[in-house]
Amino acid sequence: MGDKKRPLYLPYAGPAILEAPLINKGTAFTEEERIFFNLEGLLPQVIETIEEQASRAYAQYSRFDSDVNKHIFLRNIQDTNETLFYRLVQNHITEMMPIIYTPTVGSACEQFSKNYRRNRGLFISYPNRERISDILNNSTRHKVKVIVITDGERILGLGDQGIGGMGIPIGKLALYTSCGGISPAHTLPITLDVGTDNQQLLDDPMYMGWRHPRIAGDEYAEFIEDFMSAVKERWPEALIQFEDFAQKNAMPLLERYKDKYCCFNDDIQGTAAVTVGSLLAACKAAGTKLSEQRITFVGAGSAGCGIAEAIVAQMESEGISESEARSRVFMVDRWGLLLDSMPNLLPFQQKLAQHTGITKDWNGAGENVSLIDVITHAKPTVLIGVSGAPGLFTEDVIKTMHQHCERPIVFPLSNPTSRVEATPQNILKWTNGQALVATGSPFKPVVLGDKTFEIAQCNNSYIFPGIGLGVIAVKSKRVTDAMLMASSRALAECSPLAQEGEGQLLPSLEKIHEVSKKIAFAVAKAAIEDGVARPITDEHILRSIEKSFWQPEYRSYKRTSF
Ligand SMILES: O=C([O-])CC(=O)C(=O)O
Ligand SMILES: [Mg+2]
Repeated sequence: MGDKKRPLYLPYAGPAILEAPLINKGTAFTEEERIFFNLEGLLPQVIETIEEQASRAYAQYSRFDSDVNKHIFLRNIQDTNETLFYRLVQNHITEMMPIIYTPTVGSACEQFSKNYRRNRGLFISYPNRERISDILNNSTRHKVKVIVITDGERILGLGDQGIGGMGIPIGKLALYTSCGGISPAHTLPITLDVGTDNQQLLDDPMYMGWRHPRIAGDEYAEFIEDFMSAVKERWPEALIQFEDFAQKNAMPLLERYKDKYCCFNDDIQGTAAVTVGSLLAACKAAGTKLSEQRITFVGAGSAGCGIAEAIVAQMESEGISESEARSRVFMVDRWGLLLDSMPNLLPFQQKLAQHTGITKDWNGAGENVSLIDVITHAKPTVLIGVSGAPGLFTEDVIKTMHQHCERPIVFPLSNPTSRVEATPQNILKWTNGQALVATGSPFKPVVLGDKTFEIAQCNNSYIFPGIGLGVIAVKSKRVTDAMLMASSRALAECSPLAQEGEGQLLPSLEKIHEVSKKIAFAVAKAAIEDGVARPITDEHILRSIEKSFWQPEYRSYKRTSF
């Protein structure tokens, strides 16, 4: 706390201060500061508060019609005055989150080269692989605590976006700050430019990345290895979040690095944690347990299988055996239900495949067991979509599910909005308002007759800011499964529906600071119990969380003596 009140000593003066987004205050520089730092005449006469600046910026923002233009406008404020950017977002979090993050960030990635304005974060290109350490040293951030990296190969459900993927690390880190209180000075977005296989980008004269097909195999693995060890050397305590890697790389990279570095994969583990948290809340509200549900997934990639494994672990912790837990989970991908007789299953899919024998009474289901066969015969109570394929939850699928289950839980989680498996409006219409729906992208409330249904956003954004805050609070050396499970339970405890029996499944974004701090506390405690952080008292953890929680307020500046 005291830290924020202390002045910051700056070693330089003049216009350079107005060009440094972490330091710039624009018209909020005081008269004394303007004199000391040679800023007189560089700004209009008026001296404004951050609130006055924020209201002007909001009025300007409101004049843009399209979401992408709003995004560009906000990114420009972020690149010129970060404190103002975060104050503005804090004042309008519910309105602006879909603009700086999903779904608009998806369009921002697709149009990245077209809309490019100025530098942010680091691009590490394969042709520069000999100089990774130098590149890290070129960063404008010196005390980095959280890094989000992507190689842009699977951006949301939009596929390979090459370096356009940079929008994602920038957006995720904006949420680390606005939802999890991590100072922007401690965050660094990184894009590994290993080429692109997106022909449209390769053919686009505007494309700003390395114009080359993606490198793969050993070359790719060595490049990532060099990057990881260079980061470790430069910022040994930094948390590294893997984001939007293609399925073929996501799980192998996680397996390779999770016990070696402080890192996690947000799409696999963050999405799993928020989904388990949301399911726990839904079960508690319904007076049931997760281990009593039968769950069908559409999409058996690394994200789907990651959620499924987290569900199995939670079910076991409720007292059922592993095999009983696995028998309750049905993974469906484009070839149908995963069965253990299928050739070519990926290692992480094998453990989640059902015994082929179970379908013998599923009249005529045969080899390729379709989603509707699974719904008809396995009678799931929970349906989760992580397919990236819009429209897979058809009217037939949802209505058949509803025949066997009075209050189906349906989570179409694919992002952005254009990839959703079914809209909340349709799911609620097809179930006469009986389904409990949560989506990956934000949706407006659904009105059906005289009832209004709020739609929870089951997005990893509820989880990763709190994980980062918890990791930083106790300087955790790893992100363990127990820490992730603790984050799910802490989130479920914040559910208004679970707590009060009514209201939203997930807390509103207005409460996100409180939620992130609760998650951070649970994560920090689990880190200590797992032996990956030094033991400190609960009181000390709470103090550490408060102390590291950054607020968008200007600090006073003094000059260092020369
Ligand atoms: O970014 C989001 O909204 C959630 C996410 O990680 C993804 O869809 O890849
Ligand atoms: Mg992602």
